[in-house]
Amino acid sequence: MPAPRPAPKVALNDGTQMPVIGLGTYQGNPLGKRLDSHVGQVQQAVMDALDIGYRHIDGALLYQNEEEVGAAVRAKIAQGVVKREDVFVCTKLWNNSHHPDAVERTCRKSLSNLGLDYIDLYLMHWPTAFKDGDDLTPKGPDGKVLFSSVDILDTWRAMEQLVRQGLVRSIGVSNFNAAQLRRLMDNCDIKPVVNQIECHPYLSQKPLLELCQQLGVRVVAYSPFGSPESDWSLGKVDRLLDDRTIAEVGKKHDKTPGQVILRYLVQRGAVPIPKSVTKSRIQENFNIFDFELSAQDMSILEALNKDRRMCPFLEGLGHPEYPF
Ligand SMILES: NC(=O)C1=CN([C@@H]2O[C@H](COP(=O)(O)OP(=O)(O)OC[C@H]3O[C@@H](n4cnc5c(N)ncnc54)[C@H](OP(=O)(O)O)[C@@H]3O)[C@@H](O)[C@H]2O)C=CC1
Ligand SMILES: O=C1CO[C@H](CO)[C@@H](O)[C@@H]1O
Repeated sequence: MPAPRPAPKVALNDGTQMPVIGLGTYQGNPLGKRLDSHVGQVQQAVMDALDIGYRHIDGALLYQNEEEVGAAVRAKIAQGVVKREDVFVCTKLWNNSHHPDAVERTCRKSLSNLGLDYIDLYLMHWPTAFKDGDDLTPKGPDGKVLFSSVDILDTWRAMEQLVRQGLVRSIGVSNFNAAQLRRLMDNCDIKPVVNQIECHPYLSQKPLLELCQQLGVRVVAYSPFGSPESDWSLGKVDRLLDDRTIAEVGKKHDKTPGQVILRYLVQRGAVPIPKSVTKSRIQENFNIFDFELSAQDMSILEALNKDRRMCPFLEGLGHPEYPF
C-alpha cells in the first residue's frame, strides 16, 4: 500500500500548525456516560484514520475514551506509521475542573489516560464552570446541575501555566461566544489559538467566524454533519446529510454530501472534525483535497443557513456564562 499523503496544515497564532481536518471521537453517549457497546470502536477508528492520513485527533476527558485514543496513537507510533510529532492530539478540560487548583491535576489525568507526555492542544470545553469535583455533571437534590462561579479568566491563567510547564503545546477555547472571546483576548498573556464551535451548513456561524478571523483565532468546526447520532440531536427534523441541495452540489463534483460539507468548511477557513467509526466513511471524509467548490457553490451552501443549533447544551442553561 503506498504511504498516505497526510492532510495539509494551517498555521495557528502561536506559530504551531494544525492539520486541516481532524477525526472526532465523541460517541454520542449521554453527558458523561460511557456506553459499553462503544468500547474499542474509537481505538480502531483512530488507528484507521492514522493509516488513511489523518494527523489530528479531537478528544475530550468528557468522552471517557482518552485511553483508547492514546492506545491507538501509541500503536501507530510503535508500528512506524507516524512519529509523535506528526500527530496533533487535542483534548479538553471539562466543566467540573475550572478551579485553578484543579486544572493541572486534570490535565495530568488526561495525559495519563492518553499515555502521552504532552498534549498538542488543550481546550476549555465550555465557558460554564460546574461545581468542582469528580462528578462530571454534579447535580443537587432537585436534579439541577450545580454551577460554580470560577471566572473564565482564572481558569485560563491556570491553562497558560500548562504551556509554560510544557504539558501542552497550545491552548484554546470551545463554545465561546463573541463577548467571551473578546474579553479573554483582552485579558490574557497567551492567546487562544482556536475556538471550537458547532459549524455546518445549517449553522454557518458567519459573524463568529468573521470575528475569529479578525482576532487570529482559528475556528474548529464540530458536529460538521449535525451530529446525527447524539442524544441531543436525535429527532431533529431535517438531516443535514440528506439535504437535496448539498447532494446536487456534490453530483457536479462527483462527491458525497459529507465531502461537500467538509470542503465547504475548509474553504471557509475552518478545520472540520467529523466523527466516524466506520473505516469507509473515515476514508470518504478524508477525500476532500482533490476538488474545489466554486464561488457559486459556496453561495448556494451559505444560503442553507437556518441558525439551527444541534448541540444546545441544556445542562449549562441558566449559568451566567451560558454562551447561546
Ligand atoms: N467542543 C464541543 O463541545 C463538541 C465537540 N465535538 C467534537 O466534534 C466531533 C464531531 O461531531 P459529532 O457531534 O460527533 O458529529 P458529526 O457531525 O461528526 O457526525 C457524526 C455522525 O455522522 C456519521 N458519519 C460520519 N461520516 C459519515 C459519512 N461520510 N456519511 C454518513 N454518515 C457519516 C457517523 O457515523 P459512524 O461513526 O457510525 O460512521 C456519526 O453518526 C465529535 O466527535 C467531537 O470530537 C462534538 C460536539 C460538541
Ligand atoms: O463535546 C461534547 C459532546 O457532547 C456533549 C453532550 O453530551 C456536549 O456537551 C459536549 O460539548
